[in-house]
Amino acid sequence: MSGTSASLQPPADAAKPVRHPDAPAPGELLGAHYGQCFGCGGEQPHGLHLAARAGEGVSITAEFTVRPEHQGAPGLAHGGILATALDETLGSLNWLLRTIAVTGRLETDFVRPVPVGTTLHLEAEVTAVAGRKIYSTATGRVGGPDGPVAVRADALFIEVKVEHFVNHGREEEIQAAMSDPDQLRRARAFEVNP
Ligand SMILES: CCCCCCCCCC(=O)SCCNC(=O)CCNC(=O)[C@H](O)C(C)(C)COP(=O)(O)OP(=O)(O)OC[C@H]1O[C@@H](n2cnc3c(N)ncnc32)[C@H](O)[C@@H]1OP(=O)(O)O
Repeated sequence: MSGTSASLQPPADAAKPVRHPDAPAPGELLGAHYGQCFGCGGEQPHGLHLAARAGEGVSITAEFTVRPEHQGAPGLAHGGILATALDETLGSLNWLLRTIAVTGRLETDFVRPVPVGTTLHLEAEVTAVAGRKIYSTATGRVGGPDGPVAVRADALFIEVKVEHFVNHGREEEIQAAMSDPDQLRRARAFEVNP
């Protein structure tokens, strides 16, 4: 069972998550939040190239196909790669809240091995929000969206200001991102969150 630590249990006064009125429509592909992102970016040759799609409410579906560069044991996905796929899917939920947030805690269960060539079918939802804390859960299935669960995770994301990235990121990547109009447009979409 994942998510057993006390910090992953929402407090009694936590609110239900509210889908932002400008969130992408159910079924819409979200696209990468950053081209160099190891989870979703198209400019990372060894990245996961995870493709996430908005679901109903505050939920997401995503797919990721394990490639040879993602191995841990021979012919099997590395556990850290699978955790990355879960983290990325859970992080994509914040598009639907229009909130900038980073992973504070991620508890993962590895239920069955995932061979190279397998497509992992992921689904995630936000379960509760309490102040800056966003509680969410995800599963990854093999053999199809209704196949057996191979991995699952519970997470706590913490809302941050956009300055979090500007203040902590390496200067050259921050400058490149700030001179990219498409990247700025994506960041500003979040800044209008009331
Ligand atoms: C543009 C969109 C970009 C989206 C990118 C998505 C990529 C995929 C997701 C990721 O992988 S993000 C990268 C991995 N995560 C990080 O790098 C985060 C590193 N950690 C931090 O920067 C800070 O620790 C953090 C911002 C999470 C919190 O620091 P703060 O100083 O802002 O908050 P604070 O420590 O005051 O904690 C606020 C609340 O959260 C709680 N909290 C913080 N970290 C926690 C933790 N790890 N576990 C449990 N609770 C935690 C903390 O107890 C507190 O609870 P209370 O309000 O009830 O007192």
